[in-house]
Amino acid sequence: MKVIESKLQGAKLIEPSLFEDHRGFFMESYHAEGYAAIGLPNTYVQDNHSLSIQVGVLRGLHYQLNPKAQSKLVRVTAGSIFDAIVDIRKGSPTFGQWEGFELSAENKRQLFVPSGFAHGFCTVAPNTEVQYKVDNFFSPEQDRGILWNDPTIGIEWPTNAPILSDKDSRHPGLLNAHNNFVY
Ligand SMILES: Cc1cn([C@H]2C[C@H](O)[C@@H](COP(=O)(O)OP(=O)(O)O[C@H]3O[C@H](C)C(=O)[C@H](O)[C@H]3O)O2)c(=O)[nH]c1=O
Repeated sequence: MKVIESKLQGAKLIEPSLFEDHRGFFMESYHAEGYAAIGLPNTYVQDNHSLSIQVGVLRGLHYQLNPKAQSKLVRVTAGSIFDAIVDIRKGSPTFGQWEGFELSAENKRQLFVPSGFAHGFCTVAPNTEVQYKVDNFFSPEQDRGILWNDPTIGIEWPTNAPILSDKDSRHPGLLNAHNNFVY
């Protein structure tokens, strides 16, 4: 397993060990002890799985407020995404900064998103399936969002005209949501 640190403290990109042979491949997509050894939590309580049929589907930017803030371990099992995280930890030296990652069924890369980050992705292939573990249950009461194209963040998404849920088209900008953040 290879670990690549993000410029945003705490976020990590993981490349699991891949065992290929004439039949195909095998990999351990999660290992509680191995992931804990690189500083990732191993107290996940929920697995999520989404399918996005078209290219340009953008889900995000989402986060949950404390006490239901979620860390996420994200991977793609079909297709490909541009995944973006935004540091929204109050007082963080990189508050409001973002980083993007290509996660795909092909590269098998996994992204660890600590709590205190807003998270979203945009599909760059049709029929993309994203599967991710979270270490806190879904809580509609604490579910929040930041507008995907907030100019104060300036994420360089692969499209300027994404396919959004109604909810994702109406989130506030970072600075309007800012007083929510207590991580
Ligand atoms: C997140 C979630 C949603 N739901 C229900 C609520 C809605 O009726 C339906 C669709 O939810 P939503 O439109 O929020 O799904 P996404 O837009 O894929 O949301 C996710 O998108 C970005 C990428 C994230 O990082 C979050 O994990 C998550 O917010 O599933 C549940 O029942 N449990 C859940 O954990």
